[in-house]
Order: sequence, then C-alpha cells, then structure tokens
Amino acid sequence: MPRTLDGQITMEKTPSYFITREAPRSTKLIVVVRDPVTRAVSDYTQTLTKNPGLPSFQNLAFKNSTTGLIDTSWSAVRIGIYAKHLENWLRYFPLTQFLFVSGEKLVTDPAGEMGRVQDFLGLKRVVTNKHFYFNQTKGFPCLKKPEGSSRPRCLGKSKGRPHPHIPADVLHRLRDFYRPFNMKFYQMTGQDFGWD
Ligand SMILES: Nc1ncnc2c1ncn2[C@@H]1O[C@H](COP(=O)(O)OS(=O)(=O)O)[C@@H](OP(=O)(O)O)[C@H]1O
Repeated sequence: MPRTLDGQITMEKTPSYFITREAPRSTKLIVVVRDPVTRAVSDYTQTLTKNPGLPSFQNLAFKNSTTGLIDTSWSAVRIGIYAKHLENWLRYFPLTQFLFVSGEKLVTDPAGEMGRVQDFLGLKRVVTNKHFYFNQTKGFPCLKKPEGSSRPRCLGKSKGRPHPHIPADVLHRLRDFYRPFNMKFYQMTGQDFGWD
C-alpha cells in the first residue's frame, strides 16, 4: 500500500482482506457484500476460467452430496459466511468504522451506493447519477466519461461474466445453509440485504 500524505485518501480493495489476519487499525472499512449463493457461483466462475478442468460446483460445495453436508472449507463457500467473519472483525474494530455496500444495489443503483460511500468517507458527493449509464451489451452500469478520457468506461471482461448453470436443488441447499448466517449478519449490521 502506498504512503498516504495529508489530504489524501488511500484506497485498497480485494475480497480476501475481509478474511485475512493483518489489517491496519485506524482505517475505514468498506465491504461490498452480495447474496452469498451468487457470490459462491461467481467465485467458482472466476476459478473455472483459470482452471477449466475444475470439478463441478456441486462436487466442491458438498462434503457429501447425499446428506447435502456443505463443505465450509471451500473458500467460495466460506467467504460468504459474512456473520462469522464480521464477528472476528468486531473484536478489533467498532461497527462505526465499517460501511457495508450492497453488491446488488451497486448494479441497480450505482450512484445511490456511491453516495453512501462518499458520505462515509466524508467526501463531497462528486460522483452522482449523471456519471453512470446502463450498458445493454455489458448488462451492467458503466461510467459515462471518466476524468481525462473522452470515452465511456465499463469494467473489464472478468467482471460481469455469465455464470454456469447450477442445478436448482444445489442452489436451494446452499440458500438454506446461508439463511441463519444472513439473518445474523442483518442483525449485526442493522441492514437487511434482502437475500432471502
Ligand atoms: N458495473 C459493473 N460492471 C461489471 N460487474 C459489476 C458491476 N457492478 C458490480 N459488478 C459485479 O462485480 C463482480 C466482480 O467483482 P469482484 O469483487 O468479485 O471482483 S474481484 O474479486 O475483485 O475480482 C461481478 O461478478 P460476476 O457477475 O460474477 O462476474 C459483477 O456482478
């Protein structure tokens, strides 16, 4: 991470920070969370692109496919148990240092979520609705015209990839598995993300 000078804000992002041991103390923490079931499939999709010989999603998600026992040691599943990870974080950081951004709203209302981010960081609301448009081809919002560029800018090919088909009963079992953790997470954050 680069040194931060007076008047500057250093931003760093990766999902794995949420489950790692090392993290600076005096910092604001922004966590983008989406439905853990979709998150697991997204995670799997990303790994599948790098390793096409990967076993099926259901092979990795279940310890035992007959009993439906979920394999929580698989990181794609484990990361989505947000309440557990947040429990650890709250041992060291107060809830006020966190902002939880809805991954779903980031797609349906990017300006709204960015408004919350700017408020949380104590910044003027510079990024607003007028900076976004919905790109039909990409199927996601994109930036109209980033600073210093004359062209619109969407996120790269690796963001917003189509997901493989996962059997409905597999998704159903996973949804049942996450439900109590989701409820706990809503309670802890005071936000209902509407994943059920
Ligand atoms: N505007 C816009 N354009 C494209 N994609 C968008 C956008 N907003 C949110 N998303 C969602 O971001 C998901 C990928 O982000 P990740 O945080 O998983 O990426 S990474 O882990 O840092 O590689 C990615 O997940 P997948 O759909 O599974 O690819 C997207 O759903």
